[in-house]
Amino acid sequence: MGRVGVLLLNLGGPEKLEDVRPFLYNLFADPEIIRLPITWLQKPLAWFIATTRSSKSQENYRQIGGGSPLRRITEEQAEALQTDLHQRGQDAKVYIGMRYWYPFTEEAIAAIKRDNVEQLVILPLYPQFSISTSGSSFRLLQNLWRDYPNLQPADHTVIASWYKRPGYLQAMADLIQRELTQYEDPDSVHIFFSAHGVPLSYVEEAGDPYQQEIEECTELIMRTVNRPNKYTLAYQSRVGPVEWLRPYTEDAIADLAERGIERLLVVPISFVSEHIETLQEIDIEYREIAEEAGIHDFHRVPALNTHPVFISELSEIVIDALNAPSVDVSETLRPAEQVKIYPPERWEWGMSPAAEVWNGRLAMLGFLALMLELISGQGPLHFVGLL
Ligand SMILES: C=CC1=C(C)c2cc3[nH]c(cc4nc(cc5[nH]c(cc1n2)c(C)c5CCC(=O)O)C(CCC(=O)O)=C4C)c(C)c3C=C
Ligand SMILES: [Fe+2]
Ligand SMILES: [Fe+2]
Repeated sequence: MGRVGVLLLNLGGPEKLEDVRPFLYNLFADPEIIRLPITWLQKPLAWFIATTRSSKSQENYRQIGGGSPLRRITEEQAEALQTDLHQRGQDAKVYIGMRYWYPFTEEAIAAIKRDNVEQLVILPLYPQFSISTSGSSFRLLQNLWRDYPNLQPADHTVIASWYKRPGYLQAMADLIQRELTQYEDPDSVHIFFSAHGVPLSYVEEAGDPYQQEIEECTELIMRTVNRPNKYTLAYQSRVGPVEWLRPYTEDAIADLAERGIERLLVVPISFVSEHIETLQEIDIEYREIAEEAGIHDFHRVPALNTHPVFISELSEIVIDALNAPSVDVSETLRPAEQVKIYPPERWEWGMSPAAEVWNGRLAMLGFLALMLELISGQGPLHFVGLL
């Protein structure tokens, strides 16, 4: 048997303030994040949103020290996993492939080829599957291997999601228990699960299993915690004008405050590392909202990072995958034409005269709006909240 490799997939984050704009460009140029009716407008619009959003986003990164800690933490996780696998007699090499920043997935695939990896386990660092996260990375691999078939390891297998794994649930429960024991009256603490949101259409139109997996995951964690505490699930980090999964975190906080709840323990659940949404959005923005609403006691559990129970579960996921039949990336994805994300079907590119006319009008409208915004700094795109 040839060399064994593990490819950890993650989002990536800007390491310096100068990286923010090109990072945002990569993100918004991804059709799994925003899908436009007019394909050729994807890149100009990505450039436009990235350019106009970057100062706001930079300010957030400035508040957490000028960059994302994601690369450092992911490297620590990769090293801990590799050591743990070696201790179990599994001589695997662990690679990191980020979707929107360094080290890019393409670099990882090149290194995997160079090292002659023959058996590859593809493990996203997202516990739950979403079209916009793991799905986007799988799509990238599928396209890469379609264009360069010789880069594909002979034997490779994909893990779509792993939120039901006992070690993951145990590690999450452990983090919650540890925080709860700091309170005099732990049972009075309201546990607040905050998941990263996605647009509602992902779930309702494209069939993203994300919401179902998040809901089941919170129930499983609460069962593992095995305490009588009340809990809530809400969705954070909404961007853009469309409707996202509800309830929104800020609304749920206001609701709880109104009901007289004074102690909140926030648990971020869609991501396993500290990142801008925990360090800035929860710790700074949501804390402020909570305190203004009268919740004087606002705590957050840390992210898993290199929690030993979590890392050892990752090893078990890898070992189980090596001993099971392979799963190809294509099996975790719907065919591209079936994924309807943005916008509703009637706007799709088509050969009908009506569609052509509308595409032309939309393009002109979009271009005009863009010019207006660029000249005035204010306009419809500000109005709908995209910027
Ligand atoms: C499971 C986690 C995540 C989902 C689902 C997700 C969907 C999603 N995100 C955006 C837009 C942005 N995301 C940004 C940063 C970001 N997103 C996640 C995770 C999920 N995103 C993480 C961990 C990070 C931060 C990485 C870091 O630097 O620490 C950003 C940039 C930051 C900002 O300007 O606010 C944007 C924009 C969409 C549109 C989306 C679903 C369609
Ligand atoms: Fe995001
Ligand atoms: Fe955010």
